[in-house]
Amino acid sequence: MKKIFFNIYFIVPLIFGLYTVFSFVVTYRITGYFADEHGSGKFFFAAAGCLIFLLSLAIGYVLTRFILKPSETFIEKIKDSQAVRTKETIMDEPEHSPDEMEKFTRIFNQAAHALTNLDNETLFPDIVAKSRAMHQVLAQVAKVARTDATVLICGDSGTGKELVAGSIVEHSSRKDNPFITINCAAVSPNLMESELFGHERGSFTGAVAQKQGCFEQADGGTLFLDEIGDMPLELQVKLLRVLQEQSFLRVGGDTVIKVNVRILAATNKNLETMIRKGSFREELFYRINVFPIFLPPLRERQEDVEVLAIHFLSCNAPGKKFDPAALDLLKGHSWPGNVRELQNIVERAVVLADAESVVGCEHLPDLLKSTRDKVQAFSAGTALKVNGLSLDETLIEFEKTMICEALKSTGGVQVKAANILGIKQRSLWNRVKKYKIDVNAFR
Ligand SMILES: Nc1ncnc2c1ncn2[C@@H]1O[C@H](COP(=O)(O)OP(=O)(O)OP(=O)(O)O)[C@@H](O)[C@H]1O
Repeated sequence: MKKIFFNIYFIVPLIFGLYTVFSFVVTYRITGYFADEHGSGKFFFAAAGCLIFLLSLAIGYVLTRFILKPSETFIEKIKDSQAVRTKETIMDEPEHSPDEMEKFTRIFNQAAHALTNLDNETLFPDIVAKSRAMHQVLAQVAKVARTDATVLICGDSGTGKELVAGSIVEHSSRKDNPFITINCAAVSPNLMESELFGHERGSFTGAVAQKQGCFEQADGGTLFLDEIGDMPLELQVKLLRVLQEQSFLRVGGDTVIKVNVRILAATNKNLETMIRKGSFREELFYRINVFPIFLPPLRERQEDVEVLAIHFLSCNAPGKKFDPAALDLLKGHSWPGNVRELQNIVERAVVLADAESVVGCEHLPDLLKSTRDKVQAFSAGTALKVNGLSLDETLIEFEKTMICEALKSTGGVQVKAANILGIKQRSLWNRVKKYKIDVNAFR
């Protein structure tokens, strides 16, 4: 930058001077006609010209400095404050090694991450999260909550879909209006239509009085269609029409009812696969998939395990602590039942720890320990030799242990055990039968 100014200070007076010389020569030629024959007049003009030339250089320099100095000072100041980094200043600076740059980027990212975490903790006090993946989810939640957009929340069972739906409502303009939830998997298909749209008295056997459906109850507020993947096909068509028109008829009714309802939906199914198989309507999918949010399974966000475990422990038994070894055990598990499984295990541990102030490994299910032992055995390269079993036999043993532990932790309740294991109830039932596991033994 200094070089640029130096050049200007030099060039401008020079041009100024040359211009004066040029004027002098012209004047000399003109005035030459008036000089006497000895040329004394010429000499006088030449001497005056040199003087004028020197004077012009000086004046040019002073004027240029006078005009440009404030700009130079201003630019120098900015340069010093590092607010502007010109190409030249970058080159003047000592070069940063790639290590330093990497360190700087890492610290900057960590600071940004910490600030986002703080924001999210304030905005979503009920949602415990440390992983980047979950904080990205929360950023999406914060954005979409303020709108009236339809949201489709996808993720495995127990990942927190219902919790997220509640948070969306909490941060929406409809938070003081009704928030109605219907679990499409829990309502029998023949009752589903009446549950959603209501019915008139006498419209079917058992309809002893007129009844409002979820849509009417949620008018002005939000309707959460949980497990939408379990909605019967014929109702999907009706639902699509209602979502498009925001109006419907009660079962057995002939009056069109208009409502203003925001829709949130959730599923643990892959709706795109269901569309391909013909069990989910493509048009309905596009109608509800306006703003999709995907909740990653807990095994893909292991950083969350510890904070969640501590959170559930402090909710259930304030003042109790985890033994570090117990926390390690929790962190080493793959959590097929996601956050719900972790919550159940911590609740169970609290009961077992009773009056003890520390929750230790002995209060955690054997399932976690066997997972750890198996993983250790595998990493030591000894798994295939364990008890002389082959890989297939080891996997079967492992599967049996997991099922038994899940049944043990749920007191033999298969629906809950299937949830913990992250498999369908029917699938658990088939495996229980295949391995001849006595479910009653866990009751
Ligand atoms: N990030 C979290 N912080 C605190 N609690 C959580 C979190 N995620 C899930 N939970 C808790 O885990 C349990 C299961 O969550 P939720 O019911 O929202 O899961 P889901 O995905 O809707 O499950 P499903 O598909 O089986 O209905 C709830 O008790 C919920 O409060």
